[in-house]
Amino acid sequence: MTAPIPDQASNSGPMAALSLRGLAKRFGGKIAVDGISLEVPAGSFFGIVGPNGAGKTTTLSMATGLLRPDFGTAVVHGVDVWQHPLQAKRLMGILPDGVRLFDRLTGEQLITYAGLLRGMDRAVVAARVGELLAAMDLTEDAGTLVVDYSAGMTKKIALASALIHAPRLLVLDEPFEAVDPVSATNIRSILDRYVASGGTVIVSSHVMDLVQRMCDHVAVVARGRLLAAGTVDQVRAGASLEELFVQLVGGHSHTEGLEWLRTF
Ligand SMILES: Nc1ncnc2c1ncn2[C@@H]1O[C@H](COP(=O)(O)OP(=O)(O)OP(=O)(O)O)[C@@H](O)[C@H]1O
Repeated sequence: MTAPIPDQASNSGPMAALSLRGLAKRFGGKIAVDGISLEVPAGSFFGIVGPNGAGKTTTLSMATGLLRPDFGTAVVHGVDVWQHPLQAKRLMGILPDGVRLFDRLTGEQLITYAGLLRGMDRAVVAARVGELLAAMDLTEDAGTLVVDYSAGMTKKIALASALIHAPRLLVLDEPFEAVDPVSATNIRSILDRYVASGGTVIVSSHVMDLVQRMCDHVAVVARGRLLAAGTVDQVRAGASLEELFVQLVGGHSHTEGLEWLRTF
């Protein structure tokens, strides 16, 4: 059953899973996000790339209801995130950057908690928890406290917690960071199947090659602004995404100096 949509955004495309309009955020004197507008088509695998400090996490936090924007709107499948946060959050699964989890729970308890928090039926939660633990290759560690997990295991358990309620939109900040290649391949195939069945994935990443192979759409962000967005092929226009990225963002070389580093 689909929840009634309380607020159809008049200016977002009918197929937009996420529509950002003029999002802006300042921290003291620092403008972190400087008016970002972006359409993420439903059913797309959308990469957001940009250098360190570009404003990716700040943008995604505002888009998912974690950080209130100074200006602008974020609309998820027609629901305004800041006017109707509960309805909007029901549609989303979020893997935030620097996840702070209830790490005194075991992995199994944490995913279960995420499902129950979403108001899901206990039996459905139990069935999905087992499947998610297996998919993330964490069955053997199901009873270990999350505080004792490695960085990659923590990332995977957080991702499982974001998937349990089968959201329409997944927003994943650096989902592959610290994750081993076998687990990354598993996660990728889960996400590919999810997109093939109509879900939308937004990932932020620094790994251009991964984004080029995995995503069908991409946005390049730098200094709080959107520099390019579209299908990966449109944006890279025959070059590699990495070349295009360096060209757009500016490939500064600061390797002069540091002579002392060769004096050991
Ligand atoms: N809570 C905060 N207080 C002050 N400044 C902040 C805060 N959060 C982010 N910033 C600043 O805003 C800018 C954008 O940060 P953000 O974390 O959004 O970048 P990012 O693109 O996600 O970077 P990275 O790829 O390194 O994770 C940076 O200059 C950062 O220092």
